[in-house]
Amino acid sequence: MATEFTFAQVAEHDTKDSLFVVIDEKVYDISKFVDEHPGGEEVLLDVAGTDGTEAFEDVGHSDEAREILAKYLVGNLVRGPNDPKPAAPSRSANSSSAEPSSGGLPGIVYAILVAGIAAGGYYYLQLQQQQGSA
Ligand code: HEM
Repeated sequence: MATEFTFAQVAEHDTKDSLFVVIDEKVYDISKFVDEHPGGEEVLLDVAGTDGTEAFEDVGHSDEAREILAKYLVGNLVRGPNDPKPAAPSRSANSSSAEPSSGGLPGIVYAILVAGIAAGGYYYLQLQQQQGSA
């Protein structure tokens, strides 16, 4: 079984000597990579012990960068109820996630809306008829 880390555990590794970062819900120990990073050590220290998904994706890292990253995988992140929400899924993660078909609304909300509009329309017609016959 893969090792699991909580955010609190990841946050303990926020120094150059022990530098963990979360990317796409996975935990990486990039301590040995800090000095080699073409983008410099400063940006890595900025995200040390935190979720660096957005920072990593914003740069548009190459596939090679992702391969390097894979070498430093140490486990999966487990989020507690009080932990921050995951960052927006990266392009590597969202390729298979289907959008809901009803324009972003969950099906049940959509169904209730449609039923409500239909009932309202029906009620309105009844009212018109009553007024017409009075
Ligand atoms: C966490 C693991 C990371 C790995 C393994 C990694 C790896 C790499 C690699 C291999 C490059 C060379 C260009 C490329 O192949 O895309 C690169 C460039 C760069 N990285 Fe990262 N990176 C990481 C995190 C970050 C983070 C969190 C930032 C934050 C902003 C960042 C900022 C940059 C920048 C600005 C460059 C461009 C440097 C230049 O071309 O002058 N990197 N990175």
